[in-house]
Amino acid sequence: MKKKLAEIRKKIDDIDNNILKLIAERNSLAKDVAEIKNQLGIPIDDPDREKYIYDRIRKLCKEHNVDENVGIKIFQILIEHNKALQKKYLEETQNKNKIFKQ
Ligand SMILES: O=C(O)C(=O)C[C@]1(C(=O)O)C=C[C@@H](O)C=C1
Repeated sequence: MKKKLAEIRKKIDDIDNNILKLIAERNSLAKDVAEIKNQLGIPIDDPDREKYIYDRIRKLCKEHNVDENVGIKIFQILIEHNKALQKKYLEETQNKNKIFKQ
């Protein structure tokens, strides 16, 4: 029984590694998106895109038998974090430019 529990926990740890890698990969795209939006002069927040993502997540949750509320909560955290990273990146680059122009 204990051996079986250890095996299952190993599987969970491996899955957690993969989830973390994917979160890091998603986060790493924040700079590129922020850069493009800055050059296009469009806001970081895009409610239409967020609606599209949440609708898609709801559909995927149904397909994979995942509780919709859980799926939405996870993606709310990821999207809010992505927006925070974009804002931080733009603030930092704008501060660097200010120093550079002095
Ligand atoms: O797709 C974009 O425009 C993004 O900036 C990425 C993202 C996301 O994290 O998925 C973040 C903020 C926007 O409001 C919408 C989506």
